[in-house]
Amino acid sequence: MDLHIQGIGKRYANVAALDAVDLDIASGELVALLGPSGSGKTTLLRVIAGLLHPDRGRLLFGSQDATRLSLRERNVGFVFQHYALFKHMTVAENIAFGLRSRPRSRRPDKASIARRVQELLGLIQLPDLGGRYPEQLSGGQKQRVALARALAIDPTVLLLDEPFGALDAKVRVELRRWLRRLHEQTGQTTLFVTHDQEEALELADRVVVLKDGRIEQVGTPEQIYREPASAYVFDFIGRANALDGRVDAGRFVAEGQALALPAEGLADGAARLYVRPHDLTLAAPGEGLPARVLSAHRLADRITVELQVAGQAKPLELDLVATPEAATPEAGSTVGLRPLRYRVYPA
Ligand SMILES: Nc1ncnc2c1ncn2[C@@H]1O[C@H](COP(=O)(O)OP(=O)(O)OP(=O)(O)O)[C@@H](O)[C@H]1O
Repeated sequence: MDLHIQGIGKRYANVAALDAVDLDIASGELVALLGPSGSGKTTLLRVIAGLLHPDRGRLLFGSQDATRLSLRERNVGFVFQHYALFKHMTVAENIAFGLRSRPRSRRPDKASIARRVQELLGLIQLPDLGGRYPEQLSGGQKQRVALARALAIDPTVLLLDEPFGALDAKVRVELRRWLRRLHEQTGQTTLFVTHDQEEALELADRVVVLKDGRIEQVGTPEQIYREPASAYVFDFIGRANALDGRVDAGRFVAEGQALALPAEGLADGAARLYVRPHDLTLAAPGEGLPARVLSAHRLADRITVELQVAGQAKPLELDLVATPEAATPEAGSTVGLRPLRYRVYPA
């Protein structure tokens, strides 16, 4: 089912947790809501779930105005970071809960519920664990059961609030790949909250970047990573170097430096160039932007070089692939820098 979020606003005292948010989600999409703490991700998810009423705007599920519908009427599936499964119920009973607690007129018969539970246990790859209790499961297994439980009711939309946030890094990576495959199988419209950019970029069809209750950018992971719409998005999405300078007649120049790069479409004035450490390369001696090597560290398969450019407030980082023959630049030496891929934003 399509979801349309139109002009949604929610204030707490003097904080705009959401400020006129517009977003259309197509049926079957897996969308990540990405942003730092306090950017409004959870508030937006709770508004969609019906756990929280917005001050302004409306919400459409397909063509139906859902703004005033209750949680139950919306038929959404919800999984939280710390989703408490019912401890006194088995896995199978937990999964069946949403169907069993329906009013008699809409409740499937016992055999149908049992079939659905078995089908979901298969889907979450725990076909034999229906008889276990939650305390007999690992953290990752519990979250999979929570997901099956949310899916049991055939929700209009599945809402996941940092579902893997409490798990350790390795399990997290496994589970998000698993969730991606599961989504490909079910085609379930899904909204996923995370503050982890890697998780968002790896998992989602589209990523929504939030800042202070507003949408900063919506795009495919590729667009968000390659064409961040603002310095904020660039910075949030990965490691970033910033270089102060100015735009002059369609070129970015670092003041008083040997750097002049195309920056089309930008008005003249103070600007900042952003470049990722692996997109910064060493130029031939005497070429590029001169920088002094502060330090160099080998870490697994890369060498990270810390560099100071004269007149810049902050040092830059450059990543080299640590092949056996790669020379580590010496601290104190001067090198030339050349950004390969970069973005320029008004300062
Ligand atoms: N019940 C509340 N009362 C007052 N302020 C609130 C309440 N809930 C949220 N806020 C504020 O609204 C803003 C958005 O909060 P929200 O929880 O949506 O952010 P978030 O992006 O989900 O953050 P996190 O990643 O930390 O969960 C924050 O400034 C927060 O302090």
